[in-house]
Amino acid sequence: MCAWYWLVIFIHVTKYYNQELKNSKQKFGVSIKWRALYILVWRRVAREVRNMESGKRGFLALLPLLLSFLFYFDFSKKLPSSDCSLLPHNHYWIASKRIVTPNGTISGAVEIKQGRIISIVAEENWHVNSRSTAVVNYGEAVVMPGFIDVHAHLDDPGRAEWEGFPSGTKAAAAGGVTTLVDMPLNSAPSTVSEETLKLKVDAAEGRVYVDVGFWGGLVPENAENASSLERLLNAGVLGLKSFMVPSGINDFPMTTSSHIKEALPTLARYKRPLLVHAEVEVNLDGKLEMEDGVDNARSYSTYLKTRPASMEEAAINQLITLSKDTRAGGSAEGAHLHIVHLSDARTSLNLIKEAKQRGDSITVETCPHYLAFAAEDIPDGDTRFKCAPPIRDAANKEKLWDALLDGDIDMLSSDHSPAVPELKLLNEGDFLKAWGGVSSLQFVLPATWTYGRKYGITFEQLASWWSEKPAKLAGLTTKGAIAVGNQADIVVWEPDVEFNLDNDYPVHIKHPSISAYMGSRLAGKVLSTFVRGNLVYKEGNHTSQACALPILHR
Ligand SMILES: NC(=O)N[C@H]1NC(=O)NC1=O
Ligand SMILES: [Zn+2]
Ligand SMILES: [Zn+2]
Repeated sequence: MCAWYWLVIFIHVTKYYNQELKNSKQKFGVSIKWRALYILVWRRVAREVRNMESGKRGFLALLPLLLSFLFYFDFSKKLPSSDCSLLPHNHYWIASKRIVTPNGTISGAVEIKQGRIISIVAEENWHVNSRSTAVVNYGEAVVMPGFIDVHAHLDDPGRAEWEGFPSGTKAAAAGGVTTLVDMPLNSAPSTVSEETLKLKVDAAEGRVYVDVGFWGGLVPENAENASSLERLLNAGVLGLKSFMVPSGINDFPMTTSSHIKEALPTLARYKRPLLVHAEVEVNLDGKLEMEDGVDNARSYSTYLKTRPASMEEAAINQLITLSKDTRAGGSAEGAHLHIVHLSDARTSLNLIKEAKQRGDSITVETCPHYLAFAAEDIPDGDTRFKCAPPIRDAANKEKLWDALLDGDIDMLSSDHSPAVPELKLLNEGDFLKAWGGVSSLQFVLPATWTYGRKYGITFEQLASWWSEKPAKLAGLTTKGAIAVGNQADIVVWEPDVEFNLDNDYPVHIKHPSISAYMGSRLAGKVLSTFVRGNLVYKEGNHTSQACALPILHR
């Protein structure tokens, strides 16, 4: 009799333990409590039964078995409300008339259990017993895979006054971004070694509202030292990032194309990508002489002249010489080059297209600010728009849209690169001295939608540019699509709802005053954001605990 009880307890507790281990650590904490309670109760029952007359024992022996089955199948459905999710269920359905899946947009429901998507059902085949399983019905709102932003500078640790893991990931959640990949520079120290990656992971632990992966920095020191690069890759960075011009950060020196060439075989062995800030110094032939003296530094066109398209073109020319080796059978097969934040839609883009046609393993991203703004519209002194490479003319912007719609630009990213407002020199408005970087993390979904609507962009395209392709680049095999087996990273949003980004709007990035989007009217309001099944953001509110996770390459 006693053995019966212990066997049942053992099987179910082990099963529960395994399920919970796969889940977030907070739920694991809950399960420890439940496991302890479970064991105590059944020990007590076992003792009582042993003291009973034998006639009653038979029936009572079945009782724990029955209840254990309930535990096994049903108990996990309704966990008590936890601080990790604004929804007190870990088995539920999300229903909507517009669910964006890799097989098109359907009306139906997505079943989520223990943080994973376990089924996707079209409306006509959906027969759920809503008394036993919770249903969250979003009506006409769009249910899409959560955005994956492969290019964000969270500056934590070391410059958390610029941004930080809590503020940056709250902004991400409020904007429908469910995974960020953090850039290796602007935090202090830069993420260029196993040790500095550990500082990042420690700083992120327990402080992130969306999942965060990390790019490591490729700098001359580790480019010339294969074993230190290997240690950084072994420590779990999702890939590397390097600059071909000075980065503006002292402990993140630039790499030349020979550094990159040297690192590619190591990246090939590890099958991880190298992301490159593709601008190189070119001879500006006196173009920089100011016609009207220093006052001109308040004009965006002055800044634009300091970073002409030829800087991007020259860098990309060097890169596509190296990307030849990434082809099938090449010496760096398995490595991949990814050009970040492309601004030049003319020659640079053609060079990338040609390299792709030849079979090189190369991709390119651009950012919403290059698709939303044009250089000639930027007001004098408005350094919120300063970034590198710069925002170019309106005709270039049209070409960027064409390239995105044609698939020549693979994906989008924010390049959220904030600083403290003092460094933006908003009062002086000096474009040459101000910090270069656009703050946009919370607004990338509405910005892409607002400026893309007139080009007829579809929800499927949004999902490809912001989820599917970024997931592939970062090697996130269980993210990036609403598909069975994937983690339940989901954004729910209303495409037709417009809002003013004014001082009353709840902005979560650390310094709203430096964001180029403040003051604009945008369409596309995020209602809910789910990260691995946890409802981390709902209509202006975040969970009380930051239960998302740092992601390391496995
Ligand atoms: N250091 C840094 O974040 N630089 C970024 N800012 C920007 O505008 N372009 C960049 O590469
Ligand atoms: Zn850059
Ligand atoms: Zn950047």
